[in-house]
Amino acid sequence: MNPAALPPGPRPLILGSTSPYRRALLERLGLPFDIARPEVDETPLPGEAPQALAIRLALAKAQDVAARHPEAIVIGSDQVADLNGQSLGKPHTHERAVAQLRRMSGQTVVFHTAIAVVCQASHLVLQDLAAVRTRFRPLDAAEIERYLRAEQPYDCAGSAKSEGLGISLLDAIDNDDPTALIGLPLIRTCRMLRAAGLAIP
Ligand SMILES: C[n+]1cn([C@@H]2O[C@H](COP(=O)(O)OP(=O)(O)OP(=O)(O)O)[C@@H](O)[C@H]2O)c2nc(N)[nH]c(=O)c21
Repeated sequence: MNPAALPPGPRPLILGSTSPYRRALLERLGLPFDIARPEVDETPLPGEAPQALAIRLALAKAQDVAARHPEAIVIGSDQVADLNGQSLGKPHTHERAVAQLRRMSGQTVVFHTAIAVVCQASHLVLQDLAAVRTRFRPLDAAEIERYLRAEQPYDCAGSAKSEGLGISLLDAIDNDDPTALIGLPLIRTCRMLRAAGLAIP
């Protein structure tokens, strides 16, 4: 069936993400949704700024999943930590997490979380970005080691879980969308899903 010929009504919602944290955040809205894995190369382009990288990848993730589910409303998101213009992603290993936190110690780090909402059948492409400015305390090697051993945030951009023990690494958070730092800005997500035709609440 041509997806454009679907009868009007609520379209299926898909979160195009493997992140368990994004999934848990979206579940807060109480909407039924499915999960699909985006197949996107997350390597930055030469000279690409952190914010531009997050915006590009969020859209690429949503479009990749939307190409396989043209009738659905698809959410894609990407987060990149910005340390003085340098992009920090997920460390994946203890050693890389130590290196990230050493560099972030005493610094201002801006977490850019981009979101894209795409529906091919409705010719809909919406994009937004939440920037969360954080200040990390000066951290010594023993603190970094204790924190990482306790929380193991190796799948988190910037090597910290702000809703957990990671909050103890921070001096300040400046934020207009409180869940953005965890991985999905829900105020913006609600706004975009309403624009896509979903009823929330
Ligand atoms: C700062 N921070 C970042 N993350 C996670 O770090 C990851 C950023 O990485 P990503 O934006 O590339 O997404 P990921 O590859 O995990 O999933 P994708 O959608 O399939 O591409 C996301 O999973 C965020 O949820 C965080 N997760 C938690 N729980 N708490 C945090 O404070 C936090």
